[in-house]
Amino acid sequence: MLHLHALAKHYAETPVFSHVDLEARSGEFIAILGESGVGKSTLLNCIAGLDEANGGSVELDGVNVFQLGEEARARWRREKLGFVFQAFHVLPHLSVSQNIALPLLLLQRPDPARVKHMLDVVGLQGFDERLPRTLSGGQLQRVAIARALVHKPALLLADEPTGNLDPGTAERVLTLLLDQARAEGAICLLVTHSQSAAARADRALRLTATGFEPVARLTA
Ligand SMILES: Nc1ncnc2c1ncn2[C@@H]1O[C@H](COP(=O)(O)OP(=O)(O)OP(=O)(O)O)[C@@H](O)[C@H]1O
Repeated sequence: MLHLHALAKHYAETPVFSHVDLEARSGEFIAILGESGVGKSTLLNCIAGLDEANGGSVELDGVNVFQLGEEARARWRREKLGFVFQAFHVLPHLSVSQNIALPLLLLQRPDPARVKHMLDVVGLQGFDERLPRTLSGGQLQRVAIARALVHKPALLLADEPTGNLDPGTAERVLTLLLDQARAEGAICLLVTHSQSAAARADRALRLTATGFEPVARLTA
C-alpha cells in the first residue's frame, strides 16, 4: 500500500501544492493529470525522496519514507522504486543488457536470468549487446521499462513516459508498461497529458494546488 498524507511543497515563497492525499494498493494503476506547472513532476520527486516535501508523509508498505535517514532512504529508493521518464535516461555507454542489469547491480543482486527475462518481455531479444545510440525512441523506452521493473519494485513512477513517442509507439509502450507493472504487482503512478493513456488507468486524478481531484471516467 502507498499512503500519501497531506503532502505539501513550496519553493521559497512560491507554493506548489498542499493537501495531497492518496491511498493506492498493489497492482493499482493511477493516472495523474494536471495543468503544466501544477507540480506533477515535483510530486513524483517528493514521493521518491529526491526532493524535500515541506509537510505531510509518504508511507509505502508500512515504511514512513521521511523518517528514514539519507542512506536508508537511498537504499529504500533503490530497492522499492522504479522510474521511467520522458527522456528515457538510458546510460549511453552501457549496452542494453547492462542498462537493464544496473538496478540489480546497485542492490548487489546480479541476476542474468532475470535480465534476460526482462529483455524477452519487452521484446528486445537479441539486443543485449547493442548500445543505446543504435536504438529507436520506442526501443529505448522499452529498455527503460525493463530497467524500471527488473528488481520488482513496489512502486513505479512514470513521468510522461510516452511523451516523446509517435502515437502508435506510445500506445504499444504504454500497454507494455501497464501489463508489466500489473504482472509484477507494482503500484504505478503515471503522470500524463494524454487522455487516452489516462483512460487506461484504474483511476485518474487531477493534481491541483490544493490536492487531488477525481477525474470522471475517461474513454480511450
Ligand atoms: N528547483 C526548483 N526551484 C524553484 N521552482 C521549481 C523548481 N522545480 C520546479 N519548480 C516550479 O514548481 C512548479 C511545478 O513544476 P513541475 O515541473 O513539477 O510541474 P509539472 O506539473 O510537472 O509541469 P509539466 O506538466 O509542464 O511538466 C513550477 O512552477 C516550476 O517552475
